[in-house]
Amino acid sequence: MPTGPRVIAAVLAGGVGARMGADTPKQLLPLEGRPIIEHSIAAFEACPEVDEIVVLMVDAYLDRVREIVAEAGFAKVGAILPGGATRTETSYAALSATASAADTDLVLLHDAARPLVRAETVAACVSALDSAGAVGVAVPSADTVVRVVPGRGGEAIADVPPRTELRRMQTPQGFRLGVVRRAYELAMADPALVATDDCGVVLRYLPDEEVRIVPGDESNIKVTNPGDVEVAETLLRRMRGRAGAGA
Ligand SMILES: Nc1ccn([C@@H]2O[C@H](COP(=O)(O)OP(=O)(O)OP(=O)(O)O)[C@@H](O)[C@H]2O)c(=O)n1
Ligand SMILES: C[C@](O)(CO)[C@H](O)COP(=O)(O)O
Repeated sequence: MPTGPRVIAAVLAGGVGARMGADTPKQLLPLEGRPIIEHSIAAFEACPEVDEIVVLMVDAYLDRVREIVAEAGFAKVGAILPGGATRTETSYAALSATASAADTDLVLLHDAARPLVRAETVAACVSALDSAGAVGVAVPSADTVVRVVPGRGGEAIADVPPRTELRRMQTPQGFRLGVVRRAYELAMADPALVATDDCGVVLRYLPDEEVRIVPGDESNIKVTNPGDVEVAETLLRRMRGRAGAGA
């Protein structure tokens, strides 16, 4: 029987959460009684499109993640590995962990700090990878976004890009493995590498590769600053309320 490509989700949790300023990395903070990272892993565990999950965690907390995975009974988690010093290095470590997969298989790179990702969004990413080598989840910007430069008395506006052309990137960001492997090979050899997301790495190092946008949703927030856990709890309750009303 013909089978499709294998889909591997990588949950990136190698960050220390400096902006959150908590005693532990923010992905271990409780969100309605369960660690944020548990929600993020659970989202992929529940997706029928996903075959396997790899978790990349801050070295000192690997045992804590092993406990979380064992207690939750996540059957798809195949590896729990140390992250890197930057998000980009953690993404690269995730790709190294998929070495036995084929170039035609798919990888979804997801921030552990986005615990509210919906199953529909994951499914849309996987589906877009039927006809694209790289896809990123994004939402329109409600605000006008400007580019700034140093001015005489502080920052000054250099440019106001048309808002209709702007999107705010979220995760997951999904790739055919052959595409993202090639991009990262070039990126990691570049001493001037600066990246804030994985689609940006593909766009920069493989400029001929179209990076497709998949519509995300506003509730897929990245827990980043103090107060964001409370916002995520409110959104989670609202999402559950909607799901309950639709049931
Ligand atoms: N070295 C790193 C840095 C970040 N991340 C992950 O990338 C996601 C988005 O990064 P961010 O929100 O910046 O997390 P932190 O780096 O932990 O936050 P901060 O910048 O405030 O320290 C998070 O799930 C984070 O754990 C990672 O896997 N490895
Ligand atoms: C990948 C990302 O979540 C897309 O918005 C974001 O760029 C991560 O940035 P961070 O500085 O690591 O939070």
